[in-house]
Amino acid sequence: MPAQLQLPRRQHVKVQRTLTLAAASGHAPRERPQQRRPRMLAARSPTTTSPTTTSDPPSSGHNGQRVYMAKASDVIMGRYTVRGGIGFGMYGTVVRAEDNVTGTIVAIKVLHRDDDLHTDDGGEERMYEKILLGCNPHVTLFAQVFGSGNHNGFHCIVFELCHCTLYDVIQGYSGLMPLPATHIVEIAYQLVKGVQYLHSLHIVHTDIKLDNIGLKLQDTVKIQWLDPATGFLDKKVLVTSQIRILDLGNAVELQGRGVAHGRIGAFGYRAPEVVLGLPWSYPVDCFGMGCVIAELYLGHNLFNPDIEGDREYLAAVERLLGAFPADFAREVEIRHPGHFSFSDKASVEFPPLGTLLAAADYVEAMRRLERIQPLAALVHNALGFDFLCSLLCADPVQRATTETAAKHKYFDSMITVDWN
Ligand SMILES: Nc1ncnc2c1ncn2[C@@H]1O[C@H](COP(=O)(O)OP(=O)(O)OP(=O)(O)O)[C@@H](O)[C@H]1O
Repeated sequence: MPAQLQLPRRQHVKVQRTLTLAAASGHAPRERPQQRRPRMLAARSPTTTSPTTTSDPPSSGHNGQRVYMAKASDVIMGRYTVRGGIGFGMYGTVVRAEDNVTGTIVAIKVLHRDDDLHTDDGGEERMYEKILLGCNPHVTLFAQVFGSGNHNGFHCIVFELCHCTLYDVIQGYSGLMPLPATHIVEIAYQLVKGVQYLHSLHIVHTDIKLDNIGLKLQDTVKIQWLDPATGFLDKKVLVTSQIRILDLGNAVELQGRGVAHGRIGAFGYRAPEVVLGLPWSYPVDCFGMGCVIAELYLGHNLFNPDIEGDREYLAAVERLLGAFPADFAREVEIRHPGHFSFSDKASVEFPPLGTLLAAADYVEAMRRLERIQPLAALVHNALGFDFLCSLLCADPVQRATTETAAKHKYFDSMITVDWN
């Protein structure tokens, strides 16, 4: 009997996505319950081609048949031989497989067979088709879709393989941290240009996070890196910082007034307007990009994953990024009173009025908040800091758009070479 594959697991990232679309169409995320998402195990080796075995597959549990149980040497869609596990998400199991026709190694996302999650199989491929039809060179910033089909009743999408994601890099995979500043700028630029292209097609990704940004190649070179404390050290750096934006499964096409309502995004990347229950639009992706790029500088989550609840998250945003713009806070108060108090500036009401400060939950929460350093104290790169502040602006109207972000002076440091 074929061995079940060990898939990397993620823990503790809260995913909460429910969506009711006002003026949105296209492939809308399905309602799904709030739950903590499993986080990836210790760094995996993307070069491993022989599957490992485990007695505890990630897809087991109460609904074994609804989730694809990855098996060594399983042949998917009669063509792709499974060679290893890659990831496990809310919507699918991702495996590494060999194309028996071309010999290429690909990533296959096998969607969970869950009526509550998947009312629209094929949506991710349709989004990718739209991107292709846009006939823009930035299409290469998205993982290519080679095809799709059915395997034992599971809908499968065959993707170009990325060797790891930015999440793996931050977790210490291959000892690539700290990333050289030039690579962070290059990654940031590609991300902004990719999302700018999506927005030009009226598509909002809605789930920009480290896990959804792949690195095309994992090839590294060794350089001598100057550590001011200890002198020159051997350090591995990527040969190329080419990225691929992954997971268009939650992308939303906006129409009409260009706004949507509802819960989208992963905890720690979710824009304040979503948390506040306001209508949202393209700027949610810009906030997500700000979080991702900040994390590349910091080498860890921008927001403590232990933060509980929306109000604490808003208080964390305030502590990290500064006071919410007063006009924005006043508008929020008109629609949803009780979030902010006003003295010389707007402040998030945390704990909410009437709560006992001594309540154990709040004591813990206040401790967590006190430990948060302002972003200004964390990112020591003046242009980078200014760029991040423009993306992480709490007010979506004031937040940098992809157009303005792409023109920021932060990117002037990229060397443009005239190859002619
Ligand atoms: N083309 C790819 N190459 C390499 N790894 C990939 C690829 N596509 C996805 N992955 C990995 O598999 C994980 C799960 O994939 P994906 O995010 O598409 O699934 P999901 O079920 O939609 O997840 P989520 O819960 O984030 O919505 C990703 O976070 C990434 O680590």
